Amino acid sequence: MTVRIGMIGPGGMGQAHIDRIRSVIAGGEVVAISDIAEDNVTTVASTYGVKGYTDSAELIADPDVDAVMICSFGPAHEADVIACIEAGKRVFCEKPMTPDAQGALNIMDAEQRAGRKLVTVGFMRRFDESYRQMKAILDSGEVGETLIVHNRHRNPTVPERYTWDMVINDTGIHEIDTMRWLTGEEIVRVRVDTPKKTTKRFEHLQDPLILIMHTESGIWIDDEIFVNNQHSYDIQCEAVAETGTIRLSDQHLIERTGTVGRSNALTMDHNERFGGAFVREVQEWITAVARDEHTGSSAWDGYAAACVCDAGVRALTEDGEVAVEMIDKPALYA
Ligand SMILES: NC(=O)C1=CN([C@@H]2O[C@H](COP(=O)(O)OP(=O)(O)OC[C@H]3O[C@@H](n4cnc5c(N)ncnc54)[C@H](O)[C@@H]3O)[C@@H](O)[C@H]2O)C=CC1
Ligand SMILES: O=C1[C@@H](O)[C@H](O)[C@@H](O)[C@H](O)[C@H]1O
Repeated sequence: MTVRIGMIGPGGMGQAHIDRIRSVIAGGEVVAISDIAEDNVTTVASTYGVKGYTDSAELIADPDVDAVMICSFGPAHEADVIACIEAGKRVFCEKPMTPDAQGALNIMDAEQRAGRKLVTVGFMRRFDESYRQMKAILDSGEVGETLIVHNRHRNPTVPERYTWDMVINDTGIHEIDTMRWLTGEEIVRVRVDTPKKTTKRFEHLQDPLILIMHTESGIWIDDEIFVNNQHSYDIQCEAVAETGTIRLSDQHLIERTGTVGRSNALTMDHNERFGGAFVREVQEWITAVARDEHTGSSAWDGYAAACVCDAGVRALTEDGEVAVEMIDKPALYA
């Protein structure tokens, strides 16, 4: 069976997913797109030869659409995810599922009414080979308990429409989810430290910032988030355990040595750095949809990350630590 996919919000991320589905992923076909930007509907629909809608409700209701991918802005996700659940269609939603916890609670309520998990959240780092190797060693117990994890999340630049809270709920959310997955623990309290700001970009951003997180058992996690570093997409992670330290290696494939020294290319964006992970996550989702099964991060994972984001956004405007508030896990997600 070929899964017929409707894509909502085919901008940068959405079109990269369409290209993957058309070139290297098996079992799926994008048959329709919708976007609030009419010019984008015209361009993307004609580029890929698919149906185009300006209203996502029409795309979700289209009988030729078996499942939906949502790649619009974070704040627009909630309404469309709930509409997919109510239509009984499986939905892959790019991160953040919702930028705040209330929106995520509304999605979980809709899923519980439907009585089954239909939502997969695009936390793609869980599919990255280097993070997976790191997790396998930590899980094996051979280096003892994890004590500290250091993260660095650096982007060359972000656009002006990137709002002040997105440093936490659009960028830092990657480490928030990855740390929950890597440690197998919830994050219970956070703090934000604010270094000197870069002059190279927008006044409305606290850039860089350091998000400090504590897990249930006391693992201490730091995350330097610097979204206008002017040079590269630079993702680093180092876990310090009782008898060993594991670090993602640099992400270049080769090093070149010559008369000017030793050098390597830098990755410049998420598609370059996490291309393999994106392919694995979307392939796994399409394969599961064809079997009418759920796979990947659930709405609970989207909710748990949003709760940490809410605390992080508060910590950005207040001094001191903020406790993460979460409901007990509903039975559907046990
Ligand atoms: N996993 C990752 O590393 C990445 C994930 N993302 C996520 O993907 C999503 C999209 O990001 P980008 O592609 O970078 O943004 P973008 O701005 O390139 O594309 C977003 C598209 O959604 C459309 N849109 C906005 N609101 C809409 C609505 N209510 N209904 C239909 N269309 C709507 C816009 O017109 C635009 O075409 C975001 O949730 C973002 O956080 C983005 C980049 C990397
Ligand atoms: O998800 C992503 C973007 O939405 C976000 O804005 C960037 O900061 C991240 O590096 C990228 O991976």
